[in-house]
Amino acid sequence: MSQNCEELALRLQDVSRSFQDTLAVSGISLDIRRGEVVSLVGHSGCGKSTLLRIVAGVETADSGRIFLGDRQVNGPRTFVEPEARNIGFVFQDYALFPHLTARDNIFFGLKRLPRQEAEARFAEVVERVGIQHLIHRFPHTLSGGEQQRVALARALAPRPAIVLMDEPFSNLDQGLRERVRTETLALLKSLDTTAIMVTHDPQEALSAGDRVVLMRSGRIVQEGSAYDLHDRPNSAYAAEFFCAFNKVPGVYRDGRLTTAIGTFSQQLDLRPDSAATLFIRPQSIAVSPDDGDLPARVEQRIFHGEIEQLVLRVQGLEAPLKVRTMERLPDGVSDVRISVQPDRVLTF
Ligand SMILES: Nc1ncnc2c1ncn2[C@@H]1O[C@H](COP(=O)(O)OP(=O)(O)OP(=O)(O)O)[C@@H](O)[C@H]1O
Repeated sequence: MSQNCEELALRLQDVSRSFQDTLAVSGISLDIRRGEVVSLVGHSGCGKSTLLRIVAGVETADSGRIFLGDRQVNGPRTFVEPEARNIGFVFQDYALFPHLTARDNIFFGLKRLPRQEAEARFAEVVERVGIQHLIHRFPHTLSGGEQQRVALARALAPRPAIVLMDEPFSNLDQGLRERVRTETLALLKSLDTTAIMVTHDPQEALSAGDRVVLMRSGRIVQEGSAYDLHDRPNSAYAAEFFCAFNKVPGVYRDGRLTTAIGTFSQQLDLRPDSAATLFIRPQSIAVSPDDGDLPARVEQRIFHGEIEQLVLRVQGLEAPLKVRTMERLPDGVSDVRISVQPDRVLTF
């Protein structure tokens, strides 16, 4: 492999896997650098778990090659068993052995090491994950967040080349989930661990990791930083995965898209008079009782505290516009004015 590959923890080359008629993973190529944390995101059934299982070696690929560091673990006539891949796994249900204490769960992955070294690794990981007080407890006596930390400690203790996490926070309730996620990511970063985290939650994917990989029907739709995927989606699918856009139909000609709510400068590779759709984020529409480009009628208001969600009717538009605003509108107001920020719209 080339020099540049020395920096790679994982390389997938054209990996595919079918189940009967379902192409679960289709020609996936992906490089992950050492120390990088990647969120693999997509709707249910898009192939995330299958890809993770192929990397772990508990599922086989039909074709393609996989390298862990510079070692090929999957390819024509090559298959390295899961135990020999040096991979850590954190499952959605944590998969702790119920008859073993937290301590013995963590020691399970250290069995092959000499006693003294195993003890030292155990002490180190327990301290880093902050679970000294839990080590003699059995899994059923631990809260979800505590079980998650024990599972993470078990996965990290053997110092794996890469940690694979399949929906690791989805069993935790909202508040706890955010805290455990932030702590886990900080820990992975401080240990310079390479990790892939699978999630179906768009917000979680954006807030976790160095890179986001969006999958659909077994393929990668787009990969890049969270800002790339959210702010510069490469397709309507990617845009809508991360934001509930308002979609306004329009007609394109000479660098301008004309819609019922105005004309917007857009450079599109389309023939004159082609139909195109303007994508507007709910937070990119300014609302005011008396100041703005267009009149709108308030159909619904849902107050969320910091922001208010509005549903507005605008003449000429079939679908109402959804707006998220921090503006405090007077009680009972039914007629407002709106302005769309032209530099914040997307077109597909
Ligand atoms: N062992 C199997 N036998 C048959 N079909 C399978 C098998 N495993 C996965 N599939 C199919 O492959 C596709 C991808 O499944 P996969 O579990 O990888 O998706 P996913 O993105 O992880 O979904 P989820 O978020 O629901 O876990 C789905 O259509 C699924 O039904």
